[in-house]
Amino acid sequence: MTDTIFALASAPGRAGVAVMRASGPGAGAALDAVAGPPRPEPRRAALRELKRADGTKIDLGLVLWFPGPASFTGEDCVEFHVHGGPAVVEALAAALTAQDLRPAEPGEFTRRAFEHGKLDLTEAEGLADLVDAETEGQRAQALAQMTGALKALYEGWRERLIEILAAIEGEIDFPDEEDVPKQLARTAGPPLDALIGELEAHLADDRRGERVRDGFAIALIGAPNAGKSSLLNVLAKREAAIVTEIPGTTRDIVEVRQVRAGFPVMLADTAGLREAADVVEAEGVRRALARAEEADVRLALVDVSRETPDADYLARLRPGDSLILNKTDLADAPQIAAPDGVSVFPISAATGSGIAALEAWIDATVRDRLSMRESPALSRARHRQGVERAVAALGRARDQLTEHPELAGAEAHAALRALEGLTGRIDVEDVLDRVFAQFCIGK
Ligand SMILES: Nc1nc2c(ncn2[C@@H]2O[C@H](COP(=O)(O)OP(=O)(O)OP(=O)(O)O)[C@@H](O)[C@H]2O)c(=O)[nH]1
Ligand SMILES: [K+]
Ligand SMILES: [Mg+2]
Repeated sequence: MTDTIFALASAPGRAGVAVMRASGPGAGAALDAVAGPPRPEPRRAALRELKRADGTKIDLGLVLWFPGPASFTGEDCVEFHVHGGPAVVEALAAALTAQDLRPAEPGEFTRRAFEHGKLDLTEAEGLADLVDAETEGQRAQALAQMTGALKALYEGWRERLIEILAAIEGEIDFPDEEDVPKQLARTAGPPLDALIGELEAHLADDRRGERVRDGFAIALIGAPNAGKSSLLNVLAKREAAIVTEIPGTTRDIVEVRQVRAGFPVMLADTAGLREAADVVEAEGVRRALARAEEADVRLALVDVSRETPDADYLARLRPGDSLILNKTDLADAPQIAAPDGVSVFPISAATGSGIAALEAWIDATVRDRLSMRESPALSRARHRQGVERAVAALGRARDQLTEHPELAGAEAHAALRALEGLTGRIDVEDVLDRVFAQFCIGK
């Protein structure tokens, strides 16, 4: 028989109210034992004295009864809303343990909901992301995913693939007079091409959804003393990095996490780029270049009182990056023909001149790159891998379609399995373990 589990659903510590939740076949009996009969109407709050088995009082609180299957987990569920002090919560937990309930594992409530078909795997992930959401953009993306946006997309693909498979297998099993290759090229070819196109478009989204979850990466790069750390501090509005007049001050990467335009952003200050004087600096330069390479946007700084950016330097920049002409309080900014798509900002990190325009550009860039589109974004590496596997198999199916329809059928089946793994339709135990282990306890 399934265990009955309980956990604190609200955050631990002192609070006005704490919510303890229980789920499983023994939830109703535990409610009766702690709150006394009669059991309240389903889904209606009732004020009760909560007591231990020996009759001593724990607290006065609200109780709710959610009989399965119309509950979050699909099982019988109970909620106790008690005064939010640690001693109350502990006494209630002890009383539930005495009723043979056990503490829940992280994500166990949601896992039970998944196992009872209340939500698919992408919706469960959306729920975890919603609980973790710290910015407006994360909240909106998580809510869309929790309410089935990705599920609808993946399920729609799955249904179309099943039709394609039926066409292929029908042709293999019951070839009619007309020759099989011609028939298949007509029936399965175009929908297969269309499906491949949509999966590819979903993958080619510039990792938008993953960035909304994990943060948009901006790297500050430039020669020693260009003013990278000074600019980082201005953007961070605090002394996050050490600033001195000695070239080569910054060696490690200094990261600052911020919210911009409702999205998480990771600003990285890096070591000045030059022929390194020692192994420590050399490692700093190596890290700076690696970070610049993997960042979503690079801000390249130049000290206009000392240098004019050369072609070699500008060649590091990609469309969408920016070139920042710093220390305009000391010298006039030179006229520069920036590469295509690279914005130029004359600033002074010392006086603050030009900073507002630069910040407006950063915010607009983040908003442009991460805002929600009509079609939902894949939000995790797990989704990317699944869609990549599916699209690769579909490509092979397309290649074999007319010459070897049996092989095409096998590849289409492999693609189907990949899509079904995304929504958790076919359960892969270790995938489920990994997904639900990321949840907090009580969810
Ligand atoms: N006048 C003036 N000085 C600046 C400006 N920005 C930075 N500085 C000065 O330039 C020197 C170097 O600044 P940093 O911010 O440490 O430069 P950095 O690029 O981080 O240098 P490294 O970490 O050594 O690569 C410091 O003395 C700053 O005070 C500016 O806009 N105007
Ligand atoms: K410096
Ligand atoms: Mg520095």
